Amino acid sequence: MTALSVRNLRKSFGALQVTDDVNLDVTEGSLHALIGPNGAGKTTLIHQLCGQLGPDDGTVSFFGTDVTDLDMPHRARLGLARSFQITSVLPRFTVRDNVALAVQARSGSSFRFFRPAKHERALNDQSMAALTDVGLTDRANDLAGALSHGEQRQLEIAIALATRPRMLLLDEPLAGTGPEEADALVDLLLKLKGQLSILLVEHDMNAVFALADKISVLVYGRLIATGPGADIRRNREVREAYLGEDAS
Ligand SMILES: Nc1ncnc2c1ncn2[C@@H]1O[C@H](COP(=O)(O)OP(=O)(O)OP(=O)(O)O)[C@@H](O)[C@H]1O
Repeated sequence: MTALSVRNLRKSFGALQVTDDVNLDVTEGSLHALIGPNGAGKTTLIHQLCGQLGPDDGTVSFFGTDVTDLDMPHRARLGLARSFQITSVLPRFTVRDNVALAVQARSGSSFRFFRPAKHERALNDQSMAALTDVGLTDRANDLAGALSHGEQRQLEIAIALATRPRMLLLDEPLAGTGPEEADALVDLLLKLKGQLSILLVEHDMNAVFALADKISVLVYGRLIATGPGADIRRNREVREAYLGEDAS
């Protein structure tokens, strides 16, 4: 089944066509990478997929439901979760409470009723399950602000997982991480792969080619190729526009 289906999507900022007739299908359970040069429009496309930004034209369907006119909270409730390019954790909250807030948001309770997560067994169990998924259980009681950059990216993924999504939209999860942190995040994504559908925007080509079932290449808002990694490496237009002739 197709998890996410994008048809003839268009978006302009003034005279700049940032999304130019994009068609994209992400197969359920696959990890689909979206790559392209800086300013190609990858983040703008993610914003339109998660509902943060409306397209000028075209449609977005999620597991067969047309979600084009739904806002971000509504899409999140359907199971479409995103993590952010810029770190979005609350540094003065514990790691566990950062996840607990996401669990509470999903269950519909408000901040007014928020109490420390350790007092809420169900909340605690769900939060710890998400932290176990990303390998952060031993940091649960630490302040999120005390985590390394890579651990904060893991926490962001835990926050997204806590909403029990059917699909994750990940915008540059490896940005700013060191080699060991990047390896840990790649291992995490390998573990998640197959459990849910993932659309990954990433500049780290080693990670992209190691992880992706399919890769789509966006250049000046236009998708110039979609296919398995081996096909993308061989694609002449992709090599000229992005990967460079020395890609091997
Ligand atoms: N709100 C906005 N108003 C005007 N122009 C914008 C807006 N958001 C993005 N842009 C422009 O749209 C283009 C695409 O930006 P976008 O951030 O989507 O690219 P990207 O492929 O994600 O880049 P990067 O890889 O550097 O993160 C850029 O030229 C950017 O300056």
